[in-house]
Amino acid sequence: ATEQSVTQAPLAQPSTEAISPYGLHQAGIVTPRPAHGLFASFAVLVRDKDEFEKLMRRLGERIEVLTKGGPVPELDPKLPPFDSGLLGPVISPDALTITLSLGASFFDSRDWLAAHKPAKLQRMTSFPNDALVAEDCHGDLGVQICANSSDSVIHALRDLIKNIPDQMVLKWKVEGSVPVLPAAADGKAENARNFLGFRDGSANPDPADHAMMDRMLWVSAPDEPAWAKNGSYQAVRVIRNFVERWDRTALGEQERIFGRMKMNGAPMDNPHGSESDVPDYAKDPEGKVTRLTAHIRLANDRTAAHQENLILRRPFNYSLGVTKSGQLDQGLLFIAYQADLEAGFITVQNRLNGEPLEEYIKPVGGGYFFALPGFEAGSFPASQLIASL
Ligand SMILES: C=CC1=C(C)c2cc3[nH]c(cc4nc(cc5[nH]c(cc1n2)c(C)c5CCC(=O)O)C(CCC(=O)O)=C4C)c(C)c3C=C
Ligand SMILES: [Fe+2]
Repeated sequence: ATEQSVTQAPLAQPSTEAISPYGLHQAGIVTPRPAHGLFASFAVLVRDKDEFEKLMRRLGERIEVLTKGGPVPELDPKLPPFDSGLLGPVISPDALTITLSLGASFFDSRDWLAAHKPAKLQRMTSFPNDALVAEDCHGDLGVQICANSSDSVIHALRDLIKNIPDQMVLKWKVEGSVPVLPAAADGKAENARNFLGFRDGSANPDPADHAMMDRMLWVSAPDEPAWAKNGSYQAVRVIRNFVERWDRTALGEQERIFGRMKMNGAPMDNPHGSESDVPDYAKDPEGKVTRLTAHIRLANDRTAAHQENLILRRPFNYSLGVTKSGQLDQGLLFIAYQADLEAGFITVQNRLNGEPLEEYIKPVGGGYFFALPGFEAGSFPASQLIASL
């Protein structure tokens, strides 16, 4: 056999798939979740309406350039290069999306903005099982970046930091990934697994159901400022998983904790079914098959009342280093979108407080943000808010 040289090794080609950043809603919320995702939180320097507009125009411009892709401009070698070069001379779009959101602090610390804050936007407070690390929480501006490769995600983050250094200061960030699985034999997409080994996303509301999205995802309530229409509340939680402890827990107990079978993701009342099956809790009022404290039953008991609390989850698995006590530092970068933060994430999390899963998870960071409405070509993000000032 002839020896293969390194140059002959197959190269991963960044994909040419481009997702338009324009529209009624921002990309990166209902657009399919690609393999890589990052959430970065920034403090911003914005002292008046003009500075706010300047920041948003610059962000919009970079989002347009990065999501479209194309050749990188060449500059005089005596100057720092225009681009980091991470993706080579030509940027491939790679299904990149960049989703901008504003935190409560952005409004609260500026008296000219305070009256324009979305009605339900608030600073995240600690839940009973939380051990929030102050440096990894909150922020003025949230930037969710998703793409097919981690190189494209990091390239986009580095581009924003390089091009807008005077108005944005990075506070914290978490990077994650999820395997993207091919559709199964029956054509149904299978959901990827989280770091506890369970399929995650099975019961997510269907983004193709526009009536459902208008009800549970996009802001349009009469008590919300007019500019916020078509935006969405974003709950971000960095949730550590105690994976060593989990891996020593009996399979049956793991399944009872979630209320689903580990291998196929099916609800426990139909163990040989599929992850898309709907559990019938009415037949099991005492929780003999699916515990009353099972994660999925607490989160959504499938009664009409709980349909008021639906959220759209878009999580990524994250893996950092090793903790001081020698454990893997892994977990879930949980990101959820909803039309009403209180009816959505906060209500569901309050129902989950005290659940048996808590023995294996520890929320350590995150924050609440408001994902801006979409923008069109020729306009820029937050233009609706800026016009109303
Ligand atoms: C407050 C909201 C939620 C947090 C925080 C949360 C954390 C969390 N979840 C898993 C794993 C799974 N969650 C699953 C379902 C599920 N989770 C929530 C909400 C939160 N989860 C909801 C609303 C649902 C859907 C319930 C339903 O409608 O039936 C599942 C089952 C598969 C699925 O539907 O996705 C798993 C598995 C982890 C590991 C975790 C924190 C680390
Ligand atoms: Fe969950």
